[in-house]
Amino acid sequence: MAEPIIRFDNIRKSFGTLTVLDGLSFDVMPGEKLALIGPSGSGKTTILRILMTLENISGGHIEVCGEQLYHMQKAGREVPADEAHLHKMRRHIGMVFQHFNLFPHKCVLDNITLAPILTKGEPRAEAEKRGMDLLDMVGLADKARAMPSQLSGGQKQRVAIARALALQPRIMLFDEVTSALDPELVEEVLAVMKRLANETDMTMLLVTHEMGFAHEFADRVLFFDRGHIIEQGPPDRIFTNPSHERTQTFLRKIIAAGHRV
Ligand SMILES: Nc1ncnc2c1ncn2[C@@H]1O[C@H](COP(=O)(O)OP(=O)(O)OP(=O)(O)O)[C@@H](O)[C@H]1O
Repeated sequence: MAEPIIRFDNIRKSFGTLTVLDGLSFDVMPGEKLALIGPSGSGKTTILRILMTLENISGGHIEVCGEQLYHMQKAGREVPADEAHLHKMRRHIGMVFQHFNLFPHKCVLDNITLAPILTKGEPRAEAEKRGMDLLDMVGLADKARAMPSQLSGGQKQRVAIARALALQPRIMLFDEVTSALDPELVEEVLAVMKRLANETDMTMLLVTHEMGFAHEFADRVLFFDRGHIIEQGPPDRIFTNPSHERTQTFLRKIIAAGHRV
């Protein structure tokens, strides 16, 4: 039996007096495609940001790729991770955000190759070759020398996905990647993510309000409310036959608002 690639063990997270996660535990297996769904404010984004070390934790342990994320061993004792350890661990994970945050003064290909060249010391030719392969994969090979301002929102988000993939992470995190896009541009971004999900063995965690997409994309859906996993299971069961009353209410509201699940 394979070991989990991500393990949340009794994670607590507070912002001042607000406790967002209060003893959260769950595992993710290598290659799994997980959708995190739930009402606004239930802690989904916080979970991804904690994994990306953009937020610290208030308690508990997280294991990523067999190593502690926020702790390390020193002289046989467990101590908080230092910056060098966090830096090493971050390489396992890529993240795509709601806002693409491309470098406006760099062309598309330079946006993709900058991190591999600067943070991993990759030769430019190698980084550019993989950058072009990634642009091909997201359907933007003809935009390599375009500037971000010349792209649509959907194209920018596809570049952001290629940029995150350029560091060859084992885990990809997607946080509401289509919610800042005009509706007609959503599908092209979802198609790229679907392709990644189908054609790679990468572990992927998706936070989304697009239930129809979560249904198609995920192997397992986790329904959160107020920082707790209320229920989890295969998308067919969660979306068509949820067992918990809070999940039922949540999905009823989504359907009543005219969205598909
Ligand atoms: N930096 C912060 N400082 C203070 N409170 C925060 C911070 N980040 C998040 N929170 C609070 O933590 C709670 C959980 O937020 P989070 O963004 O993780 O929820 P979410 O489930 O992703 O919501 P949404 O679906 O609206 O994105 C919310 O009450 C939010 O206001």
